[in-house]
Amino acid sequence: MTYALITGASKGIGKSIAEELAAKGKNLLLVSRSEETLNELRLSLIQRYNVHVAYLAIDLSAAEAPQLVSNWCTSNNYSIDVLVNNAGYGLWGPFEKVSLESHQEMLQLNMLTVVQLTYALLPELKKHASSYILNVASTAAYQAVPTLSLYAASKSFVLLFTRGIRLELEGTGVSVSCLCPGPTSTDFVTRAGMSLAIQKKSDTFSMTSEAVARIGVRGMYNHKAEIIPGLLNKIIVAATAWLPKYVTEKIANDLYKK
Ligand SMILES: NC(=O)C1=CN([C@@H]2O[C@H](COP(=O)(O)OP(=O)(O)OC[C@H]3O[C@@H](n4cnc5c(N)ncnc54)[C@H](OP(=O)(O)O)[C@@H]3O)[C@@H](O)[C@H]2O)C=CC1
Ligand SMILES: CC(=O)[C@H](N)C(=O)O
Repeated sequence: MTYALITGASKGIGKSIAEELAAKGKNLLLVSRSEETLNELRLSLIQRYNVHVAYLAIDLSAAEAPQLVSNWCTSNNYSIDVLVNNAGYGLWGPFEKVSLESHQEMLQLNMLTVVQLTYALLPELKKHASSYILNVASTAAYQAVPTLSLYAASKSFVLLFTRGIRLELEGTGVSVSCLCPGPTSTDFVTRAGMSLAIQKKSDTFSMTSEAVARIGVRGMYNHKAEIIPGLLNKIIVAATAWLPKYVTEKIANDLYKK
């Protein structure tokens, strides 16, 4: 019996990925902070899809958390052939107006937890003929986003890290993909502290988390390097490749400024 481990599985894109995989008969290991929400989701998934589901409630922004997750998997003999590094968030506002401690906590989750969990679970993933890593970045990975400067930088890190280990792991049976959603209707904007005006703007272009998850899971199993859900998001990412950086950054600045 093999499992997919999903971080940030209690809501949003991670929950939708859990639903998508459970619907395909995949057993799941759900990881996030909210124990009650995770247990409710566990019971619902078992009842609806007749899959095995376990959860671990843990704050993944703690430096020791990835190793604790790995220890949990080992002590329960969970055989893992899918790892979804999804948990993450943004902090909206001018760089200097957010505390350094808050910046560092976000960077831990968005970047270091992805690295540490991947490092800890890679030996397990390599035991299987076919296994998958799906790292969740963002369309923000492709350009600077003023007022989300560190968030966008953290997602660029995830994108390049993912593409790098994808090539390193060629031929090992471990397929590595990067999911880069654009605006998606989740708690992201609330957690980021975005103004209502920006939330309204973001909603205009938002996709549902279900659609993002469906496209993301399909791309993962199709061994895609980068998965950009939605035609508009694909066009925006393509534009960042040929428009001058100052143009796309100005657009992003106007979109996200207070
Ligand atoms: N929504 C969007 O517009 C976009 C989102 N993304 C990315 O998608 C990913 C998922 O975000 P999204 O679903 O939108 O956001 P949500 O805020 O809706 O969900 C975030 C998930 O991560 C979990 N989480 C947050 N902090 C921690 C923590 N410290 N430890 C463990 N789990 C944590 C939350 O669970 P809990 O609170 O229970 O801990 C929740 O399950 C993120 O990496 C985000 O950057 C990328 C592009 C666009
Ligand atoms: C900048 C972001 O990642 C944001 N979540 C979005 O894409 O709307």
